Amino acid sequence: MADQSAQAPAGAGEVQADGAAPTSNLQESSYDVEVQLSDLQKDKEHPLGSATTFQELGLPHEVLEGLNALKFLKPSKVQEKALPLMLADPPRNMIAQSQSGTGKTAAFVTTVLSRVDFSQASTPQALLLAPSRELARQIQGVITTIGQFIPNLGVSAAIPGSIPRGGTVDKAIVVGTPGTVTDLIRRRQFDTRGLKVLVIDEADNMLDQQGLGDQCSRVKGMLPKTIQILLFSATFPEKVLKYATTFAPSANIIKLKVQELTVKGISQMYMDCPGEADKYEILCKLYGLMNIGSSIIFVKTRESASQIQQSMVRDGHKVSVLHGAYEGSERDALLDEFRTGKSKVLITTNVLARGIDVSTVSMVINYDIPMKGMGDATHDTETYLHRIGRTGRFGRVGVSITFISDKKSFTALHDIAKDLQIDLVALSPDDWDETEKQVQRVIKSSRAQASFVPSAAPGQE
Ligand SMILES: Nc1ncnc2c1ncn2[C@@H]1O[C@H](COP(=O)(O)OP(=O)(O)OP(=O)(O)O)[C@@H](O)[C@H]1O
Repeated sequence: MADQSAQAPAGAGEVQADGAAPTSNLQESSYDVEVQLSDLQKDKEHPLGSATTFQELGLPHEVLEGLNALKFLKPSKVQEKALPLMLADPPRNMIAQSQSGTGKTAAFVTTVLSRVDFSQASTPQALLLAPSRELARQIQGVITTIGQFIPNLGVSAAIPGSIPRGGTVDKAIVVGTPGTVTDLIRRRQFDTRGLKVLVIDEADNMLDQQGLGDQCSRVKGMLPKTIQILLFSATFPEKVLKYATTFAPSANIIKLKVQELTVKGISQMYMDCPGEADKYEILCKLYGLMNIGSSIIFVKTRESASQIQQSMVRDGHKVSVLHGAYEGSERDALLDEFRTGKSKVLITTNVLARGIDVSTVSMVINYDIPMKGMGDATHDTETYLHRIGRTGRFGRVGVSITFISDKKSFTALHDIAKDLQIDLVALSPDDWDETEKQVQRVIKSSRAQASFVPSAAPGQE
């Protein structure tokens, strides 16, 4: 059985996508919630636990003020372990693995903010790369929030459409996607000579030769040779980790054991659907549960994402869809609506599988099980972990439900469970009362915790 133990929600909510998006729910912090979180953070073995305070880590006072404003009471384990190593002089490379939702972003953002010399505010000094525009914007938002007390703080987004031809990158910190960053450097719009730190988030995906590996190597080839390289992810398959150690030579390495990969607050369940054709009907039956918090439904292709969304809307449900076929500005608006709770059920593809931090997500549905390789030859354990990690952020609880409908999907889920050394809870499409009860037990407990919150942002509840 998957661990059903309910845990406390986090002490602070997600950070908005950028300065413009009205999405801060930082007021989520409340006395009750903090007390529960601090209980978790006292346990040094817990991924959120630590023995030190941010004050003891020797951070610049403006950065400490920023962390304090976010009500980050104590560092999580990865923050406690990685920060002193990343901030030591002379700078050394870092490869850091930590479970989804455990504060990797704040760890590297704090490092960047501590390393950059803001008296040289128009010289790019730190470059952060992410696999999607959504994640790049989110990281930009975290920098702006933690760095809010730093005079001259400036962050350029290097995502499609953000910097016009002829314009230049003139901020100390640059966050972007590898393709756009490559173009900007090649067109001499981005002078990389002053760069001191390179952060690659979701690094296993970014360095994978099947994925964005070529683009990231090309970017690295255009940067100063002495740059400090920081690689972060919740997953580092052995093969990629080996390559990562050549990409970031002599790095300090923080790695998880297999048994540590899953987040205990996420109740992992599966639904044995009679056949592929029944999945849609079962999804619609689950709709009532999806609205208790917010939910993300992952499907394999953009086409099926749009089709399922249209069918659900026709059937009277309120569901939005986001995938790579949409224009950048539409994507930004769709995600902002989801963050603020204006839309509560989002159908998407793997474009949102990694990194996206929306604290209200209490349910993730794998409508299509994640597969990889030519012709979807094999199960994709890493993508499974990242997808379900969109819920259960920083001590919150959540549910993931993976649909299986045939031998191939059954075998894939079996292999994922074996890789992760976990058992999943079976849900039955024939005993709907019991299914609802099982899911509600978890989701309602997360809602009960959230209802301690006195002043959640409008639409969050
Ligand atoms: N020390 C802290 N105290 C309280 N909340 C924190 C702390 N550090 C981070 N958080 C919050 O925890 C949430 C998850 O953090 P973050 O998005 O950095 O996770 P992550 O490890 O990068 O996850 P993923 O693997 O999904 O990318 C965020 O909403 C963040 O604001």
